[in-house]
Amino acid sequence: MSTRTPIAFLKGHGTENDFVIVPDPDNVIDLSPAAVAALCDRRAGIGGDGLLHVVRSAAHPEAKDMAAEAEWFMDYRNGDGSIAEMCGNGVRVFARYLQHAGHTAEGDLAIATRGGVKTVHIAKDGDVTVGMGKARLPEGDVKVSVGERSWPARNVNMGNPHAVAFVDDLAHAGDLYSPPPFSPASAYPDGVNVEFVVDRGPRHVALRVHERGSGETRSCGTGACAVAVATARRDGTDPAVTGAPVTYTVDVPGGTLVITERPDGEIEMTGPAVIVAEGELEADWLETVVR
Ligand SMILES: N[C@@H](CCC[C@H](N)C(=O)O)C(=O)O
Repeated sequence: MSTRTPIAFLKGHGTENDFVIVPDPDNVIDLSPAAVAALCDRRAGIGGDGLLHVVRSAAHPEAKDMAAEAEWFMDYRNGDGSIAEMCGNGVRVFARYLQHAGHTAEGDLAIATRGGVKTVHIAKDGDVTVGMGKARLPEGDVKVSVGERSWPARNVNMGNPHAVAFVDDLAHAGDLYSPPPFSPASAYPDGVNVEFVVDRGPRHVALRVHERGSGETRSCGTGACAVAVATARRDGTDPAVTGAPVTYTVDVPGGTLVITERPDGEIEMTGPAVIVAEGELEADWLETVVR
C-alpha cells in the first residue's frame, strides 16, 4: 500500500481547449516536463492540450514579485511539457477553477502569469473575460506553408508568438499533424503558434490553429486575439488609427470567442470556461510512468 499523498487533479476546458488542472498552493509537486506530458497524454494519462499548475504566487520563484498584486500564479505548461509565456483560454479556466474551489467569487480578480498580471472577470451569466494586455506586432515578412501552398503571415505577439495567415479555405491547412513550416527561421527562434483564418462576415472570422507544444487544438485564446488584431489591421479597423474600439467574433473549432481591442491597444477576450471533472491520481502512477 502506498504511503504517498494522492495528487488531486481537475479537468476543464475553454471552447474545448482542454487542460489538466493540478492544485498545488505551496508548490510542492514535482511537475517535470515528463510528468506534464504523461498527465496530458490522451491515451495513457488524463489528457489535455496543456496543464494548469495552480500555485500561490508567493510560493513560486517566477511569481513572487507579483504576489502583492495577485494571490495565485498560473504556471502554464503545454501538453508536451514545454513552458509557454501565456495561455488565454488557460487563464479563463484557471479563474473558473478558483471560483469552483471557493478561492474567489463572481467579479474581478487578478491572476499572475509568465506574461504578467492579468485581470479576469467572472460574469453572472457564466462567461469569463480576461484583459489580455496589448499585442506587439514585430516587423518583418513571415511566410507559412502547408504542402505546396504558402501564405504571407502577420507576426503578432500576445506574450507568446503567433503567425496569422489568411486563407481561402480552412481545409487548406491540411491535417496539421506537424508544425507548419515558416520562414525566415529567425522570425521565431522559440517556435510559433500558427493560425489559419477565413472570413465569416463583417467583424466575424473563423480559425484553425496549430499550437506550439500541443499540436492542432480546438481553440487558442492568445491565437484568437492575435487573429482579431491581424484582421483589424487588414480591415482598416485598427483602433489606434480609427480611435474607436473594435470587436471581432472569432469562431474556433470548439466554440466562439469575442475579442475587443480598444484605442489604447488593450485587448479583452470573453468566452465560456468549464470544469468537467475532478479526482485523484492513482497512488504511485505518476512516479511509475516518469521513472
Ligand atoms: N492555448 C493557449 C496557448 C498555449 C500556449 C501556446 N501553445 C504556446 O506555446 O505559446 C491559449 O489559449 O492562448
